[in-house]
Amino acid sequence: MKEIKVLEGKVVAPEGMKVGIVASRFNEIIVNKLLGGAVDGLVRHGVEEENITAAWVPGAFEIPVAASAMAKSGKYDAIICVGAVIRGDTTHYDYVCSEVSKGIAQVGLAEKMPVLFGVLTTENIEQAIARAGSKGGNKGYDCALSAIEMVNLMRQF
Ligand SMILES: Nc1c(NC[C@H](O)[C@H](O)[C@H](O)CO)[nH]c(=O)[nH]c1=O
Ligand SMILES: CC(=O)[C@@H](O)COP(=O)(O)O
Repeated sequence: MKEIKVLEGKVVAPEGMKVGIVASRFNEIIVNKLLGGAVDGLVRHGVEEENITAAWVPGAFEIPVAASAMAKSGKYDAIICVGAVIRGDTTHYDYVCSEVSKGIAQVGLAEKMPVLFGVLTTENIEQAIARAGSKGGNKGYDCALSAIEMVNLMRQF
């Protein structure tokens, strides 16, 4: 059988890789852990600390507009979005989650660059804690590695 060409991105940051992070302040105790995980993942895999810029927004609903502005600036190779949306007593959760996920995806498509979805959408605080640096891992760290992989992959197209 003929050998096919396979493209994939290595999880080693290219020289000078610049990353923007948008973090939402709602549930800050959780999001701080996600932000720390993202920075840790980036630095451990070769991104220089001076090449990482974080921006805080009030809540997850504001992430897409900030991610869009960061992406349009042309200053970054990838954008990582971190937040924590935890269900309350009303349907507000559903609307926030829906618009945040769609909004973040649209930024990546519009700007043709990696925009990572690191927003926790959980039923309760326990689920969020588990995914912000305890038994469920750290979604911010995971997004950091995916950002590096995607930057390397997209440079091959
Ligand atoms: N309930 C949560 C929110 N709600 C706030 C919205 O994200 C937004 O800031 C507000 O509606 C004003 O536009 N945000 C979170 O990040 N997490 C939540 O659990
Ligand atoms: C995700 C939310 O917006 C939610 O935490 C708001 O809480 P509630 O639905 O009780 O107003």
